[in-house]
Amino acid sequence: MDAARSRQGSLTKPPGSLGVLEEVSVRLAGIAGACPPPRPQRAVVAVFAADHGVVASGVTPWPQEVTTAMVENFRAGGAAVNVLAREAGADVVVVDIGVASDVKEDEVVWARKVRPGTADLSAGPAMTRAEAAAAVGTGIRVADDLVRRGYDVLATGDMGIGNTTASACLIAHLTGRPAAGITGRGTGIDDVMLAHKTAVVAAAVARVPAGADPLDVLAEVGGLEHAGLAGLVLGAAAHRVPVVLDGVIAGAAALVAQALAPAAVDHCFAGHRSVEPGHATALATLGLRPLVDLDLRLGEGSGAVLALPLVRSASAVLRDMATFDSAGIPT
Ligand SMILES: O=C(O)c1ccc[n+]([C@@H]2O[C@H](COP(=O)([O-])O)[C@@H](O)[C@H]2O)c1
Ligand SMILES: Cc1cc2nc[nH]c2cc1C
Repeated sequence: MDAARSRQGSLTKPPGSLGVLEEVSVRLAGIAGACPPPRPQRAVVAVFAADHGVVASGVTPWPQEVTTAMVENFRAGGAAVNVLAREAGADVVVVDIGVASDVKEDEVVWARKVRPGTADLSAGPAMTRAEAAAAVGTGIRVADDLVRRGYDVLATGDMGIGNTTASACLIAHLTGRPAAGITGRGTGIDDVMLAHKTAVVAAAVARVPAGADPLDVLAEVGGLEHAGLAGLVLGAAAHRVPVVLDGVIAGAAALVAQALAPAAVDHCFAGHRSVEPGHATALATLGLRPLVDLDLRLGEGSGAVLALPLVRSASAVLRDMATFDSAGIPT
């Protein structure tokens, strides 16, 4: 990172004039342990899909079946993340880590179900500690598989009706903030449903002792996609491969990864800032600055994929710009 900072200072531009792109390039050098770092060229967005028992308690206007239907939309290439990934030159892989229905496996959709959806976190633990640990392990192995296939930058994605409720629980617990400032409208809910959702989050978080082990927090109030995404971050970090995080679900998962292994977050970039209020709080605790801020609240990995060209550009600047010396420009 020192070498990258020093190289940035020698490039043909006023020092610091490329702003956050310079910071991104320095962090890429740190992740790779090399200056200049390898280009983050072969990108994939890993969309972790799972269902949530808490949907039964009335926290989202959408039926659970939409999770499965969207997995089929991802497979067919018709979802927003497919379109945006094509624009960014990224592949899409969908990981069924906990969809409630049976999902067919092919080269796009990977069958990695830990259990068919969580239990209702408003009534008791969402899953067992063993299931949470298994889902984190699944995410680590997905990162291993993707890196082995030659991907050198991973973007996170998610699909799961109800998952903004579990995200709010994880963020409220892991940042110590009250549910009211963290819980948001998810896919779009009215004030009455938001008040109920906030009460569900507050009551669930209150069951979990402060300072609880991160796997116990995941088991009590998390989702299978959160566990898988936390594992993806850990696995990518172990391979020194950068991860571009999507919105509030990824932010919640990254907090779990941070609680398990703080240095893992050094390998992450915040692709964007979601409208969901807990996301800004999560990013502050992660110490990550979002690269784009476009009022997105879709998930799927849309905001992460949109940020990929910025991460690649930061890398290209550090590698390819002329220096004052090489260009013969007086300083
Ligand atoms: O990524 C985000 O910040 C985000 C914000 C709001 C909604 N979502 C997506 O919407 C779904 C969850 O919304 P909800 O209202 O059912 O909890 C899930 O599939 C997420 O991918 C995602
Ligand atoms: C249609 C739809 C698409 C989504 N993509 C991510 N979350 C979603 C939620 C809904 C409802």
